[in-house]
Amino acid sequence: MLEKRTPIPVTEAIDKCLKYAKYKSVTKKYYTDSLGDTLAEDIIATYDIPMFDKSPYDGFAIISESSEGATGDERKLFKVIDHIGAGHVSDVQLKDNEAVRIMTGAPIPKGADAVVMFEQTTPTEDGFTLRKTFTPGENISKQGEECKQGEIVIPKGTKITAGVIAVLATFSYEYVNVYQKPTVALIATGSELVEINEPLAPGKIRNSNGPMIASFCKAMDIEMKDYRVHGDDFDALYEVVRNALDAHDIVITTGGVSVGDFDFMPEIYNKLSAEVLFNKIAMRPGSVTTVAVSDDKFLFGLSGNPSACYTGFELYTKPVLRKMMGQNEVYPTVIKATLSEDFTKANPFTRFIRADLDYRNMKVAPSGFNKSNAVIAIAKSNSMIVLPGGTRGFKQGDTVDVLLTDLSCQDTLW
Ligand SMILES: Nc1nc2c(c(=O)[nH]1)N[C@H]1C(S)=C(S)[C@@H](COP(=O)(O)OP(=O)(O)OC[C@H]3O[C@@H](n4cnc5c(N)ncnc54)[C@H](O)[C@@H]3O)O[C@H]1N2
Ligand code: MOO
Ligand SMILES: [Mg+2]
Repeated sequence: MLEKRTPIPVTEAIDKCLKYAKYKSVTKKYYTDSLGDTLAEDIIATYDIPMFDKSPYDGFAIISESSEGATGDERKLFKVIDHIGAGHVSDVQLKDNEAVRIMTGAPIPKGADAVVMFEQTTPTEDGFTLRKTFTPGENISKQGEECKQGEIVIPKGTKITAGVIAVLATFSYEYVNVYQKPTVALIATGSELVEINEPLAPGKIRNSNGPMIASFCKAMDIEMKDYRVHGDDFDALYEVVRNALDAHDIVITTGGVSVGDFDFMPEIYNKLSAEVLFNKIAMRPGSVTTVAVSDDKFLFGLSGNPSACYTGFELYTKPVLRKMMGQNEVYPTVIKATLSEDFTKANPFTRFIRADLDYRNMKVAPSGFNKSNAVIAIAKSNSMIVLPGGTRGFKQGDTVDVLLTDLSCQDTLW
């Protein structure tokens, strides 16, 4: 008898996965080697920034009171008594109508409380004149105005980007605690599959899911073992999956999760005594995407159909990978955009359509032939249109949800 599967909503399926996703252990890395990792500690300001009151301009430091009443007709005269660039400290104590010639980044001399830009002055023999009143604090970057010593400036769980590296350098985090990334095993299942350089005999097709998922792992800098293609032989496939599960945190398979005579994954989960979190989701494509857990390990049974495989990876595998590597932001980003062509098909389940989002005009359209078995539309997409289940007849001009994806792997370059 055919097993009856009960579909669950997409959001419930994502949350079921995330509930089981555990952080990996923490390791220390040299800060420039941590690009793309996730912070396992809060980054704390080790001093105020700026560290001292400083000049944001090339100009003159003055006592603001000395400029009081200055106008175009009644210019105030200042005498320059010292000259400093960034990295140097003036030891003069300013008096009325005195100024220090000061460059951007240099500390404000004692007594001064304003900075006049060169452009606001007219030179004289030993100084300059100016034509407006300056207020106390004008043109001064105050100590601690960006952050104060002891403040958490970047919280734990943040992905380390070039900007975060700049902050690590600023506060001398030469070695930083990051989460270890999970390791992945990748198995493409199906007796029809041949690799890129093998002959395409009748009935055979190329394995495209394997290289696609491998590329995601590569972009994420995740240690991945590619077990390549395995035919539909239960015992052999069971052995490969079992060994892969012993050696890795996550086993990703593609194909063999539906109800076909050679779809062996359900029976393999059973024999492994893995807990199946779900095997049917109210979505298209990828409704048969199956996720199982065994101890702290995950088995992602992605569908064989390329668009379904891709959608399953984006919706379930990516958030789990993000959580396991300690990231705070794990859910996909969904925005609104305007549909630029009609989409009249019925959507019994939530439908995900590989799509081309025009960011400039916030218009979106399917990125080509969009059935579950399509491969080209994946390559041409930068997003997925999300149409709710139980609807039909979306028209050009309708506002729709759009899930942002990133096949260029900029986002996933962790
Ligand atoms: N009676 C039913 N039949 C099917 C159902 C169903 O509910 N009842 N679900 C359909 C849906 S939806 C999908 S999606 C597929 C899922 O199939 P599987 O995950 O079991 O995958 P396979 O049967 O192994 O392959 C499906 C399809 O994809 C091609 N494929 C497989 N691996 C790759 C690969 N690595 N690269 C490229 N293409 C691949 C394979 O040749 C098949 O054409 O089941 C429906 N059937
Ligand atoms: O749900 Mo399947 O993945 O559409 O073809
Ligand atoms: Mg099948």
